[in-house]
Amino acid sequence: MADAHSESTKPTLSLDDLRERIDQLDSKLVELLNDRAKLVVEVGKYKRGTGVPIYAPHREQAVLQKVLDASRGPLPASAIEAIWRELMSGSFALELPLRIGYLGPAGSFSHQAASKQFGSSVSFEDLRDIRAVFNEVARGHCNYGLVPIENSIGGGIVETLDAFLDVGREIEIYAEVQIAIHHNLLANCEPKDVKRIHSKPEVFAQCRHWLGAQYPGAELIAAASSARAVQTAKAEEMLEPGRGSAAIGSHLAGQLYGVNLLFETIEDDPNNITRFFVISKEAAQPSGDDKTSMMFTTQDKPGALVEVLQVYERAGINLTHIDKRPSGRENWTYTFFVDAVGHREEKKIIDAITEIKTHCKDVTVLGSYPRSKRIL
Ligand SMILES: O=C(O)C(=O)C[C@]1(C(=O)O)C=C[C@@H](O)C=C1
Repeated sequence: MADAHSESTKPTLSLDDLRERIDQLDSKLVELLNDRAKLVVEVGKYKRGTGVPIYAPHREQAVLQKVLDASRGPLPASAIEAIWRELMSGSFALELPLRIGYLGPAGSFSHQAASKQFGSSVSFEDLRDIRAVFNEVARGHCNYGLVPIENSIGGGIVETLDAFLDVGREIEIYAEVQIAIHHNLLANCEPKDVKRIHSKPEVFAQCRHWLGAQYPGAELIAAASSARAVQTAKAEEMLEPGRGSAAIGSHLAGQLYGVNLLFETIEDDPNNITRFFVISKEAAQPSGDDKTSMMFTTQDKPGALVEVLQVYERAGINLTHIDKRPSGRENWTYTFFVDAVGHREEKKIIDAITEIKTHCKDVTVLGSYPRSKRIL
């Protein structure tokens, strides 16, 4: 790919000529985009007429892969992907406006994941807790919901697993989204004046070394969410200038609440990723590279879990995630959550589930969905 920053070749056209060429291409581009949009309007009529779900993650993966394969640069793949995600977000507005629920307040990492996945042409609803995201999707108030399931450093998200235990039978996992989590120090005072830092305790733990080196004497104050912490830091500095209030949160929270970015990517491990599920009342179609999530409660006998795991082993099914929670029915009985590679319409998954049922008190398939290939 040509190096866009290479100085060795001088531009062949004047600046005015270059801009005129850009204007001409923009006119063609907007015409092409609207030609695409006219086809999307037809897809919308088809979908509304037949009840086919509006959001099609398997198709989005295929569209993204095609355009990335077709691109010869110099535009980076990340820019192509961001443009097409926003294009497909525009398609929702043409087909059927979508409402997406997430764990608020606005500026949370769930909000960031929802914005990256669904773009800016959908409406978002910030909800007070993870259970509310499940409830709003189950009662049809939100078309889709975004819930965190696992962080690469902190592990499984207990509230989400427990919500699946309670209402997992009414909800389908529809897509998987991974986002890189970067922490930032935000404040409306000078860096040297920071004395109090608000955030979630888990966030402080993820930035421990950086905080120890940069702000060993600062008071660390626990907040319910990092977005709430940014709101508090802003309010404190407004009420009492010079108090030195800061927060650790997302870029988005800083922009939304008008708090300046002092330092970015302050986490100790830059490879910090959170996996989210998009939940829905509809089932997702196979994409050719899918995962199936299920939960099961084993029988109360020695080796019950081993028997289940051996079913996957014999079938050659790869498990990418396993977690457990107390079943909520009887003390010391557990419900296990697994993500298996394959779609529930594939024969080997159907056969494995049939056999697993003979070893368990109950088995619930929580959904099959395209395996997320990119970290947003
Ligand atoms: O192909 C579809 O099903 C569409 O609705 C079109 C489209 C797109 O713009 O390409 C838009 C939204 C879907 O999630 C997937 C693709």
